[in-house]
Amino acid sequence: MKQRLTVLGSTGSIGTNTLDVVARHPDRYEVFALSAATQVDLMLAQCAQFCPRYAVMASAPHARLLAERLKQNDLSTHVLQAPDALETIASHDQVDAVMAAIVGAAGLAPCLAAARAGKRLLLANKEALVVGGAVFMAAVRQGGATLLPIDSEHSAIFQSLPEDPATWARRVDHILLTASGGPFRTRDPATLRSVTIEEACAHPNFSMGRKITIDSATMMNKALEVIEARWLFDLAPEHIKVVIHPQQIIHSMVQFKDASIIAQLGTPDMRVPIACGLAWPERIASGAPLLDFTQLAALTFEEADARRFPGLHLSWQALAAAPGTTAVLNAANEVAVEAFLQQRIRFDQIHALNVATLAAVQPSNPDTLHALLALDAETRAVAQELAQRLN
Ligand SMILES: NC(=O)C1=CN([C@@H]2O[C@H](COP(=O)(O)OP(=O)(O)OC[C@H]3O[C@@H](n4cnc5c(N)ncnc54)[C@H](OP(=O)(O)O)[C@@H]3O)[C@@H](O)[C@H]2O)C=CC1
Ligand SMILES: CC(=O)[C@@H](O)[C@H](O)COP(=O)(O)O
Ligand SMILES: [Mn+2]
Repeated sequence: MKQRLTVLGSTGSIGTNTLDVVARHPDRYEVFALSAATQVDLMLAQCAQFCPRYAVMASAPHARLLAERLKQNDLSTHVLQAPDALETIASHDQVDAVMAAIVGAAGLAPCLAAARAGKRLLLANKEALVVGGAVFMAAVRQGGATLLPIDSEHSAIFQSLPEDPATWARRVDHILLTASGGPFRTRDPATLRSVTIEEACAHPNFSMGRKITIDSATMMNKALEVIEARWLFDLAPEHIKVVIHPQQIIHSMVQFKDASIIAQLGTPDMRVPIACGLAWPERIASGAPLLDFTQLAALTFEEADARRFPGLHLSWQALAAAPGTTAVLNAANEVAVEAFLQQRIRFDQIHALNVATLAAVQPSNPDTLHALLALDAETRAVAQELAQRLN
């Protein structure tokens, strides 16, 4: 029987890569629902190609426009509106698997809905786990969901770990997340205050959405990934390490107690972890080019420079602080990245704003979705105000 799929964030970088893989396997997958925020034309094209039962848009004007365009094109997809409809399509009885590819904390509620409904949950939306933490993992357990990582580093760790999680604690010493170092790996840190949006958006290996691309440039992406790994693999923070590997051929590694290391390699192409998550434990064609070892000049590694990337260590600090601190860090960073993209703060002020917001908001153990969203909203308000004062 075909797997019926909901793709949350279908018009984004992960969403379009997911549909690229799905289109290669019409015998295995059927699209049940898609969701997007603003890109009506692309959503219309996706509805024409995949004929989903539902398409969810984030706002009423975008939903109205899509409904009109679908009607003009004689397409029968029903249009619904977020936020409630996101939870509906993530937890619907007729859905088997949910690709969570919305960017930011906006994806948390539908992730929890999918988890509670026991779906196969393909998680690209790392912010949802960074915000949700223990609440998210409890929902996965209680709902009996299957949580599969899509983030390339976490997919690599997942593929490198022993099959039985009960054996991880006694066999694994630590994991090593690889990092590209972004576009500023070799730039003089003293010049980071004058970085332009264009420079920050020039990721060396991946074409991704703007938010994660800026996070890669500050290495906040790796900070979020440390927190994501803590929850996905139930690891103590001190057992999660980061190493810069500019070529991004090794996608991450597991260091075992006997000094043996298992790594996952491949061309840097998100269709690989997406295909892995979609088909696991089977393997299906992803469309990614094969790695040609004879064409690789070198695989190099270096330590992350704390002066250039001060944000990286906020992950371990937030994990050691009061529960909810990672949600504060995430909200602060979402506000800071948006403020940089709107040219309201400088690139080097992203870190300054994150630190100032962490100091200003004291979380009190948010243990429900409602409490997490309230903390997220409170932090955003504080961060917005602090951002104004930076200039
Ligand atoms: N891109 C990549 O290669 C990787 C991404 N990830 C993670 O995957 C997630 C998605 O990243 P990426 O695909 O790059 O992001 P994009 O910005 O490319 O896509 C985001 C998607 O979410 C939709 N969206 C944006 N805001 C909202 C909102 N408030 N409510 C509902 N939908 C919304 C967008 O709609 P629209 O475009 O119509 O406005 C789009 O479909 C992120 O969490 C990222 O960290 C992880 C590893 C790699
Ligand atoms: C493809 C992926 O998973 C991204 O998270 C990407 O790896 C960004 O890498 P860096 O943050 O290391 O630049
Ligand atoms: Mn990643």
